[in-house]
Order: sequence, then structure tokens, then C-alpha cells
Amino acid sequence: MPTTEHNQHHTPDVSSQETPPTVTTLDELGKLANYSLMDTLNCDPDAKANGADHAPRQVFTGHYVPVNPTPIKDPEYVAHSKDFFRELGLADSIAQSDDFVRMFSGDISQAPAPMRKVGWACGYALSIYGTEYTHQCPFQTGNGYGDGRAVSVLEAVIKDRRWEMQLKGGGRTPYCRGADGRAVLRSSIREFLAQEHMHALGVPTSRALSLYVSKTEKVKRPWYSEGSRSKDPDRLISEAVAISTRVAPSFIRVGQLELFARRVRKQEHPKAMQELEMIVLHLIDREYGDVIDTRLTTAEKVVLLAREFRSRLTSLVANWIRVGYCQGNFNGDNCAAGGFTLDYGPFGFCEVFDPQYQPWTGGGHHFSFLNQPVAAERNFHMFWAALRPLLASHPDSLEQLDEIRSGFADVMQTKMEAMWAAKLGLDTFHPALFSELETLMVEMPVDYTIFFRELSSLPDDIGPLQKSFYQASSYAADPEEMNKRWSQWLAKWTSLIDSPSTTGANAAQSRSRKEISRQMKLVNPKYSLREWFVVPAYQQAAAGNYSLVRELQDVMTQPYAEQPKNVEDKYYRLKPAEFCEVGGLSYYSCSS
Ligand SMILES: Nc1ncnc2c1ncn2[C@@H]1O[C@H](COP(=O)(O)OP(=O)(O)OP(=O)(O)O)[C@@H](O)[C@H]1O
Ligand SMILES: [Mg+2]
Repeated sequence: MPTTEHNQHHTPDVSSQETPPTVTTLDELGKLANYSLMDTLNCDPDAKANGADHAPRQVFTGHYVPVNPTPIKDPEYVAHSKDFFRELGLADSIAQSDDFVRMFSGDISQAPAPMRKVGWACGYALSIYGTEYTHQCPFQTGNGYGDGRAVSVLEAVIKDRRWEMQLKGGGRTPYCRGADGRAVLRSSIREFLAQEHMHALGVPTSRALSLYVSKTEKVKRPWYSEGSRSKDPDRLISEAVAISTRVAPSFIRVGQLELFARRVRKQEHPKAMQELEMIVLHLIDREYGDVIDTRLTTAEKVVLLAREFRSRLTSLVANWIRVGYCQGNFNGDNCAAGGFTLDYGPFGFCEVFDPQYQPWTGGGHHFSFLNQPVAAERNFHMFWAALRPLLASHPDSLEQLDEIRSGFADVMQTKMEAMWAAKLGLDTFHPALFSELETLMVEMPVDYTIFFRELSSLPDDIGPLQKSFYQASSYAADPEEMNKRWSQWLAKWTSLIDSPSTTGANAAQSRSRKEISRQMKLVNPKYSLREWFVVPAYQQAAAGNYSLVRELQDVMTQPYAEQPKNVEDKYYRLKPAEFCEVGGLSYYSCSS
């Protein structure tokens, strides 16, 4: 069953959900602290040891800069992820306890030992669709680019798994490039909800821990006037700042490997090769420890790393497309080297199926919905290029590495076909059937989520599918003809569903219609985080009412489940026409 394969990483730990919380205070969490990054990688020798390093500057060497977050003023609790707390064994009550709130709203000065009273930020390089950029940093060198507002504050081993906790919007770092280091409540709510939704969808992702907003501190951001149809924001608004904490096995990005590999290539300093090797081995420990044997040589490890990352990245992107997700800005620095979703900024879940769907006005076609496999390949290319210097004296390993690189497109294609087959409830991919479907969906706008979910009930006729049809002019112009074409497609699909190759030639292999439907409903979610659900939630939150945020948390963390009728009526719906083509709802310029 392809889903199992799609869900192979980060599957919820069911067993831990029944045990009582083991961490009920910040002190208890503190005892689990274990700082592998700070203890094994190189610190920038120019950094201020006390972490008061907030002005933009160039960082020439080292893997991290110690930097303290800047607390937000008068923090107020907005949300925490109950699911993730349960998985970690954290008691819900600590999310609102004074010391936890203080720490995860940016004040780590009272962190209980052995937690450290200093956080860290990392530099990384930027590449866009496989092209290296250096000029986006104020020094035109790339040495000022990295975590500009993301500050990690804790690494801990919890229930035998290592987790890094990172504040987003935690204030300025040397990589802030003159910006304020803050995130606003709007973008923080989006990221918070999306991370937990994505996890519940079975797609590898950074997780959301907690979210606090400042009652008094605001920053200005460009945004849209109510109902604006212009592509770019037309005004500056003042928004409350917030700090959300996200959690992952590591936050190492492809861009980080690229940074060190560029330094090797340019022979920037004598330790460049050593620093590249260190970050790669650290990545393996943090993200690939369970699949790469520590006793292997570096050359062997590098080859395995590339193969495993290729496998994860291709699964990830196939999963994104399965659930209708568009990352929007799939740069090398937004591509986690552990192969999970990272940086929910200009993302969106498509409603109308559109291969070119791209919610971010600055993103361009290259990062659009169905181009994500190609964008992923570009990121993989940069990853591969960053690893190559490590194999310079190992021609056999280098050859293997190069083969892994050149095989990317085939692996991606295989995963995509398996994904489409699973969405259609079929054991194998049927190119003609799929391409007819794609043509129909493009010609006659359908809601991607609703269409596949309705199909999952194996309808006898197109009646139920019509729930997903947007009454666009192409349909309205000749509904009879359109219905006929849909009926023909449905008949072909139904005959495949009922054919022995799908149901199995003999009774032992056969999947009943009921079983096919059940499996399809595990692949095709009922609920997806549509932007027009999120907008009122963050608008209410801005006025201090978090009830819609909570409601969305509940609904969107059970995306495959049938939920009560009132939930279905509210959230299993086509996008209302008045929300189409509206700035901030259908697209956005900036996400921070
Ligand atoms: N308000 C800000 N202050 C300082 N740096 C910022 C700010 N907004 C974005 N950046 C930095 O600009 C770069 C590009 O921004 P992008 O939108 O990809 O990242 P992000 O959403 O902040 O971060 P992440 O990738 O960590 O989720 C990142 O390195 C980010 O740290
Ligand atoms: Mg980013």
C-alpha cells in the first residue's frame, strides 16, 4: 500500500499517546537537555560568548553563532500542540506555566540547568532553483545570510529521540540583514496550524510546539486592504509580534551544506574542507542515524546519505502533491536536509486543481504546484554538488554518488506514479486514464480535495463528484457535454477498480470495494487547511479571541476522519466566489 511508504517517517507514536506525561515542569524538560550541535560543531570564533550578538555582520567560519533570543514584551499564550506534547510526554499544563512561557517567548535567562542560557543561529547559503546567490546578503558575499530570526534554544533527547527546539521570530541575529528578527501573529498562526495539519496528513514536517503573542509589541508589515485585488500589498499595517517554537530532529538545510561547500570551492579558509565534512557527518548523526551505520567510512556514509535523502525528498514531494500542498518558495535554504517540510511561509493548499498553482506572488512558476518535483531536483542537485568535494579521492564512491544524482528524475517519477495510483485506488499507474483526468480537471475546475475524497466513496455516477465542481464558464457553457465526458472517465475508472488486476485475480488477493474505498480515504484527506479558513482565525486572534485557532487545530489534526455534520458543513466546502482572486486570501506577497 503506497501510503505506508509515504508515511514512513514521523508517523505518530501511538503507544506514547496512552502513557501519562513524564515531563510536568520546565525543570524536568531541562534535565533532558543534550547539546550535540554546540558540542560537536565549530563555533564562530568572532562571536560574542554571551550571545549578545544581534547586529548584522559577516560570519566567515564556524557552523553556528551563539545568540540569545530577544523576548517579546508581555507574552500571552495562544496555542500549543496537544498532539505533539503527548508524543513528547509533556503535560499540557506546562504550556501556560510561567517559566515555560518565559522561555518559549524568548527569555532564556532563567533556563534551568543543565539547559544553557544561550541559543544559537546558523548560517546558510541561498540557491534558487539551482542557481547560487550571494548578493542577497548586505555584504554581497553570502557571509551574512542564515537564520535571521530563527534562534534555537534547546536540544534534548526525549523518549530516545533527539529534538531541536527553535524559536521563530526570536529577534535579530548576525544574519538578520538589518531586518527586525520578528514574526507577526498572522504568519505564526499559519505556520503553527500548518505544521500540525501536515503531520496529521502523514507528511514529514517540523512540528509546532507552542505559540505566544506579545500584548504590546508591534511591527509594521506590508499587507492588503480588505478585499484588495492587487497583486502587491497596498499598505503598511501594524501587527503584534509572536514567537512560535518549532521542533525537528535538526534544522540543517541543504543551504547549510552549500555554504560550506562553496567555501571549499573558493578555498576561503584552511578549515573549509574540515567544516564541510563535520556538518555532513553531523547531519548523518542527527537525521540518518537509524539508517547509516556509524562504523562506515565517510565516503561510504556520504553515498548512503545521498541515496536516503533522495528517497526522502522524492517521497516528500509526492506527498505534498498528494495532499495539495505547494511550498511556494522551495529554495535550497527552505529544503530541510532531513527530508521533511520546513518553512511554512508562502505556502498554500490548492483548492481548484491547477498544475501551476502558486500562492506566493514572488514565487514564480518554478515553485508552482506540479513543478515541485523539478524544484526538488534542483535542490537535490545542489546537495549532490555540496557532497562531491568529500569524495575527491574516492573515485568509486564518487561514481556511485553521481549515479544517485542522475537517477533522481526516475525515482521521482516512480514515486509520483505510485502516489497517483494510490489516490485513484489502483495498484498501478494508468497513464492514459490519469492524463484524461488531468485534462478534465484543468478544463473544468474542480476542487482537488473534494474531488478525490468523493471519488474515494466509489460513486456509481458523477452526482457526488459534482460537489467538487466549480461552476466555471467552461462547465456552464455546456454542462451536458461536460457531464458526459466526466461520466465516460468515471466509467473507465470504475472498470479498472472492478477489474481483477485491481481486486486481485484470486480471492486471497482480492480487495473488496469496501476495502478499496477505505484505503483511498487514508490517502485522500477530507479536510485541508484552506487559506480562507485561516484568515478569520488570525483576524480574531489579533483581537484576542483564539477560539477559531483552537477549532482549526482540532479539525485539521484529523484530516482523514469523518467529523460531525456541523464541521463538515463548515469545512468541507468549495471556496466561495467572493474569496477568489483576493489579496491575502488567494495569494500573498510576503509571509513574514
Ligand atoms: N523579519 C526578519 N528579520 C530577520 N530576518 C528575516 C526576517 N524575515 C525573514 N528573514 C530571513 O530571511 C531569509 C529568507 O526568509 P524566508 O521567508 O525563507 O524565511 P523564514 O520564513 O524567516 O524562515 P525559515 O526558513 O527559518 O522558516 C531567512 O534566512 C530568514 O531568516
Ligand atoms: Mg526560509
